[in-house]
Amino acid sequence: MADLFNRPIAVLGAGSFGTALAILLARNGNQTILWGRDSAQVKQISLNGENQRYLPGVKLPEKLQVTADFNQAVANAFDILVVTPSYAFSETLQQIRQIKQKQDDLRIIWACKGLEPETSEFLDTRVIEILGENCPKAVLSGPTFAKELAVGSPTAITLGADDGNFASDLSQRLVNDTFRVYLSSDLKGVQFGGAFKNIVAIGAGIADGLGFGANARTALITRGLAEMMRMGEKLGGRKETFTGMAGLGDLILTCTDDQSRNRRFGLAIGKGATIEKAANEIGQVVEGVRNTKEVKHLAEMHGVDMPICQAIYGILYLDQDPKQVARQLLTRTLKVEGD
Ligand SMILES: NC(=O)C1=CN([C@@H]2O[C@H](COP(=O)(O)OP(=O)(O)OC[C@H]3O[C@@H](n4cnc5c(N)ncnc54)[C@H](OP(=O)(O)O)[C@@H]3O)[C@@H](O)[C@H]2O)C=CC1
Ligand SMILES: O=C(CO)COP(=O)(O)O
Repeated sequence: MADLFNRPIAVLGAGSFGTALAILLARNGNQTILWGRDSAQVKQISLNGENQRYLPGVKLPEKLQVTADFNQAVANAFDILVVTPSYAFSETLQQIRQIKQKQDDLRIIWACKGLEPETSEFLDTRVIEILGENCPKAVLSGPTFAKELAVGSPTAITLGADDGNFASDLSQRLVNDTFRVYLSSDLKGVQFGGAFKNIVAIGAGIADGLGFGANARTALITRGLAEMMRMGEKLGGRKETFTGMAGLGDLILTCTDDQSRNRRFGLAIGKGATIEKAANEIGQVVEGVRNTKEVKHLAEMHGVDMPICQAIYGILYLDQDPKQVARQLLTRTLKVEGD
């Protein structure tokens, strides 16, 4: 165990969640290095012992190293945790590959919630394409607001992994008496849950922004879960994943709590803001905007009915009126529950 904790883990992406996970890992005794792309910001983080832009009010453990030097972060890392927005995942893997060309002991974990833009590929597919079949892969997903995690509020998450040793090592690195992981081998389900819940959170925000009540929000969560399962199982995901932390757990969290940026983005749209204004006001990544396009593409490819995704797509990409879209959703042909 001491050996594992002395083997460096690099966290790539010094936004809210990368910083929170790096804090957790360093507090747990892992030799941790956090990389951010903006050298001025990294300098500030080092000087203040705090990421004031993305995680104000939380002090970094002294042992947590912070750098803007990608090579320094990656070259000696035994495990690499990528926490950039999903759209930057592939370019980050390409950069890793340039540095780790000759090493076959590379292990990759990511906490990004999304798919590859344009192609809608799963991120584990991108790992295989860029780093090869043999690279052990893991993904973290579930109801985890960065700030609550960073201050040590009780939190549970799903850790999906395709390699038993890697899953075991990561569990040891991550867990403590306030942070718990549930293990899964269902990488596809864990990833799909994380991407799709962002879309429903935008929908719940729009509904609340329009002044609808708890009934509408709850209907969206419930039918959002049905839609997640319909598409997710088609993609190879398992039912228990979608009723677990990375599915229902994250749906409830982000559809009901205003810490969610996807929900807040939806709230602003529901109140009449333009997409640009809503996104600018958040000032952090709102993955659901891209996820809506990515998942709509998947639905079309696989011929799966996804009315909530379609509705959000209409609002975000076709300039449809949110109230009209809600009416269309409600007046669709009646269905049998479970279909
Ligand atoms: N925040 C949360 O509570 C949670 C977030 N997640 C997921 O984690 C991922 C990261 O989100 P989060 O940390 O919240 O996002 P933030 O918006 O808080 O931070 C994004 C970070 O990524 C950096 N970044 C942006 N583009 C690139 C790039 N091309 N290459 C390298 N770094 C880049 C930004 O740098 P810069 O400042 O220079 O723009 C910033 O440091 C998302 O997929 C999100 O869904 C998952 C669970 C919880
Ligand atoms: O995924 C999250 C919590 O689990 C964070 O949600 P937002 O990206 O909507 O803020």
